Amino acid sequence: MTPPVVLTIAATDSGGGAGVAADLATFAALGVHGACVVTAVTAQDTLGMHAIHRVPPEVVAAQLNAVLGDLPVAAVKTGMLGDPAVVRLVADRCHGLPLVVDPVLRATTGARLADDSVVAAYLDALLPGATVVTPNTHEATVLGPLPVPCVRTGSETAVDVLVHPDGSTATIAHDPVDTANDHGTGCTFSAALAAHLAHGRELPDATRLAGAFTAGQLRRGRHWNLGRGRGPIAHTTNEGAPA
Ligand SMILES: Nc1ncnc2c1ncn2[C@@H]1O[C@H](COP(=O)(O)OP(=O)(O)OP(=O)(O)O)[C@@H](O)[C@H]1O
Ligand SMILES: Cc1ncc(CO)c(N)n1
Repeated sequence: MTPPVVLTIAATDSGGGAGVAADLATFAALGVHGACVVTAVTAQDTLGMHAIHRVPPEVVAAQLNAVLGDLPVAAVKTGMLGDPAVVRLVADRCHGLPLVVDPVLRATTGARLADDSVVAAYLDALLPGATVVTPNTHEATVLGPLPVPCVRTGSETAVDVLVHPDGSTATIAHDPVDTANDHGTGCTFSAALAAHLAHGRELPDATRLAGAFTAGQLRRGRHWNLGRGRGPIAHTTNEGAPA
C-alpha cells in the first residue's frame, strides 16, 4: 500500500540526534514516507551547538515548491526554522494542511535557535493556522496562551497535557525513563504526532501514540553509549546486524 507522505521542514543535526535525522527516522518507523525541506545546516554533537548556517529563504521556497507541487503531502511538521522570513513562508504555503508546529527556540543544551523576530513571526503568522503546537515548558512560557491546540510536553516527568483553545485539558502520562540519552526527544515526538495525524488519527489519539512512541524510543536507547554529552534518543527500531 502506498504510504502517506509527511513533510518535515527543519534543520540538520550533524550528530544525527535531532532535526531532520530524527524526523525522517521517526517517519520511517511509523510507516509514512518522509519528505524534507532543510532550513539550516547545524554543526552539532552530543555536547552542543557549534555552528549554524541558514539556508537562504529562496532556497527554502524552492524546496517547498518542489515537494508541495509534486507529492500528496498528508501532514507537515516544522522544527527549527530560525528566520522570520522562513516562518512566514511556511505559514503561507502550509496553512490548510494538517500542521504540527514544534516551536524550536533553543536546543536541549541551551543554545538559542530563534531570536525575538522569529518568536514574533511564530505568534503573528504561523501558530494561528497550526493544527497543533508542541511547546516544551520553556517554549510555552515564551509563547504564552495560543489560539490553537497545544501539547505541552513534560520532559522528564513524562506527563503531556493537551490544551485546547477553550482552556480544557487532557493529561497523558507515560512511564518516565531515567536516561541521559534524550537529544532529539522533542523532534521525535512532534514527528510522530504528524505521522499519526497523516494516518488519520484524531488529535487526542495521535498525541497519546506519539508520546508512547517517544517514551519507548527513550527506553530503547537508555543504556547506549554514544558521544561525550547527552546522547541521542534511539532512532532505530531494529538495531543489530542484519541476518
Ligand atoms: N524521561 C522521559 N521519559 C519518558 N518520556 C519522556 C521523557 N522525557 C520526555 N518524554 C516525552 O517525550 C516527549 C517530548 O517531550 P520533551 O518535553 O522532552 O520535548 P522537548 O523538551 O521539546 O525536547 P527537546 O529538548 O529535545 O527539544 C513527550 O511525550 C514527553 O512526555
Ligand atoms: C537541528 C535541530 N533541531 C531542533 C533541535 C532542538 O532540540 C536541535 N537541537 N537541533
